[in-house]
Amino acid sequence: MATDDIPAFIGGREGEGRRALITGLRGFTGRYLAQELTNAGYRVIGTVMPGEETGPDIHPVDLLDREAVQRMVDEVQPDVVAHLAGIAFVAHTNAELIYRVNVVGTRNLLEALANGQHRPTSVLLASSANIYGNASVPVIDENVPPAPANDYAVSKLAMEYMARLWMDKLPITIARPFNYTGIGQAENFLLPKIVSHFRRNEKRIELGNLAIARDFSDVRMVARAYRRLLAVAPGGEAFNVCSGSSHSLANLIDMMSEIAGYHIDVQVNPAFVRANDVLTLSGSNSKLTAVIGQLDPTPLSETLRWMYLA
Ligand SMILES: Nc1nc2c(ncn2[C@@H]2O[C@H](COP(=O)(O)OP(=O)(O)O[C@H]3O[C@H](CO)[C@@H](O)[C@H](O)[C@@H]3O)[C@@H](O)[C@H]2O)c(=O)[nH]1
Repeated sequence: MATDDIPAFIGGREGEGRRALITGLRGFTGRYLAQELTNAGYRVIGTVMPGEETGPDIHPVDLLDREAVQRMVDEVQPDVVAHLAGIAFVAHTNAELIYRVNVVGTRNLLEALANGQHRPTSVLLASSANIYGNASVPVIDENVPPAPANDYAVSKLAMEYMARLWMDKLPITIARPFNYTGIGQAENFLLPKIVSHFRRNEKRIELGNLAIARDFSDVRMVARAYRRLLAVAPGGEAFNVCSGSSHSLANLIDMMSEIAGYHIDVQVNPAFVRANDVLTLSGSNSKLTAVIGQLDPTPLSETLRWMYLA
């Protein structure tokens, strides 16, 4: 996109006077997106799981409780919705819960929104690049056929297909984020685990499959992308959300060694090796940037330094 074509909302206050609902407000991404949307002028209203700490504009609601979801939606009457609540850890061991939360939970939300008096102008669903599985092309764009290789990926693809049934009633955008990281991500994910080992000055780390590569973004870039998608995405489309550059695990360890100033001994612990792993995920963000403008991805080494020094 040429510079003079940059969408007007960039740096703007497009959320002024509008209500944004974030499901999973206190999750890793939810906290960053809340900040991003607040900065753009939205009044941010969020859901948390019952039992979590509440506050003004925070609704404790289990997305599996259909009636509670309807009550929440009727009360909030959101102008835009970012649905982030769900199971995000690919190696989660409870397959039944993965499907219930990611598919049925999403369905409950869409049904409530479609039933509501006030129709949102945009509903963003967080799917996953994991749906592409072990694709045979080096760089994955949105035309690559999905080939999910594990329950998590199947649940996200099922969510996408289910969402299509609601697209005549709601302006739904599917985001397919590739990997991303930042301060606050749980340590069962690869990068926070590596960073925390270096922060603790440990000389040895046990990992699972070492032959992997991922396209990592900074969570703040992902929040920016989601905000812009909420403002301009046409509805009915899926977008990869990624930086466009991929790193092998060896490369990630080298980067962290350089930041921390020492080498770490990497050993394989079979307990961390996944049976149905996706080995390489490297994405094209051309479709995304054509719609929302350039994202100026933060170099991964800067994101890692930010996490290391936190
Ligand atoms: N977590 C973890 N992963 C390891 C380890 N050792 C090797 N890996 C490998 O490192 C890769 C990245 O693992 P995660 O950080 O757990 O992320 P993911 O499985 O790629 O899933 C993330 O990205 C998806 C989008 O591509 C997201 O949809 C998902 O929610 C999550 O954020 C996987 O291939 C995993 O097998 C380890 O000790 N821990």
